Amino acid sequence: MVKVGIVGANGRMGKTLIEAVVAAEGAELAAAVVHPESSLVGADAGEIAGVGRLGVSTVDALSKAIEQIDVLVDFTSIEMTLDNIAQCREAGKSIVIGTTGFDVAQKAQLSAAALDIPVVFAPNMSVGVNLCLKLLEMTARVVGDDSDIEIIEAHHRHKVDAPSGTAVRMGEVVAETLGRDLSKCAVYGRQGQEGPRKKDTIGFETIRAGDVVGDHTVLFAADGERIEITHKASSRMTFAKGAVRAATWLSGKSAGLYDMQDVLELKDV
Ligand SMILES: NC(=O)C1=CN([C@@H]2O[C@H](COP(=O)(O)OP(=O)(O)OC[C@H]3O[C@@H](n4cnc5c(N)ncnc54)[C@H](OP(=O)(O)O)[C@@H]3O)[C@@H](O)[C@H]2O)C=CC1
Ligand SMILES: O=C(O)C1=N[C@H](C(=O)O)C[C@H](O)C1
Repeated sequence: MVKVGIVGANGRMGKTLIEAVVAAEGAELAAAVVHPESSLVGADAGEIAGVGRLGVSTVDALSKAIEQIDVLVDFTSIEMTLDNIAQCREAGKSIVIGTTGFDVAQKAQLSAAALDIPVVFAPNMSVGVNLCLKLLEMTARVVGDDSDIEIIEAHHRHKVDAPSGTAVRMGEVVAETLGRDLSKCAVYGRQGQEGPRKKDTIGFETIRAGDVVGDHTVLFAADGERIEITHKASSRMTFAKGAVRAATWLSGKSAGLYDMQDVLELKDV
């Protein structure tokens, strides 16, 4: 049994992750951490997640529970994740990171920690999105240079980062396949007298509304035809199941930076 710790246990993903760990074979909830100012410090993790009493009381700091776990699952915030990965590195624990919005320097911190501990880091843990990344690679190779490429994403009103980590990863996959540098060819939103579309750009459009779990479309628009590759998540459980799968997959792995393409064995497909 892999002993899983969950940080941000009262968050949207934290609660779903508790539910997913309880349902998983080969994993058990060993610790749950909430914000130190939360009124839920000391509460039963199962009751927070609505799955009944589990006998795991939440603690207010990872340092109080880290020795009890094999792997930490972290869907929190940039600041919290960077702090948590440093603690996992120190304690020699594995970590699955779902948090999004890191800049280049912050991603370098994650890579540095992965020199010492096994890390799965992916902006989207669903099987469907990771399959779409493969479809995008193939589509970009065949029609990418003849198409205008636009990435449109929609998420719930609470999301703090934009574009979504998934949209950025989709852009990176397309750009890498076409030999372009995303930092130079990305265009984020458009307004006013922008003039005609510039060739070889990759556009990003962001929608924040209601309770949308997560929709992504990549549009390849050529003269005479359009291809749209769309993924729509209708439940956070799809991300949580992927994260728990990653947590058990990490068992016995050596230090390194892995992603969901590794976990799902999609790298060579
Ligand atoms: N990779 C993937 O498949 C997916 C990734 N995500 C990403 O996961 C992250 C979390 O999303 P979501 O669950 O919706 O967000 P929530 O805001 O619902 O949850 C975040 C949790 O982290 C806690 N937290 C954040 N910062 C701190 C801190 N400094 N100290 C202590 N606790 C902290 C929050 O505690 P409190 O609220 O008490 O402050 C909360 O419990 C986002 O980056 C999102 O983009 C989301 C879904 C899928
Ligand atoms: O914040 C969210 O909710 C989600 N975030 C991830 C992202 O930024 O790509 C993944 C998913 O779409 C939900």
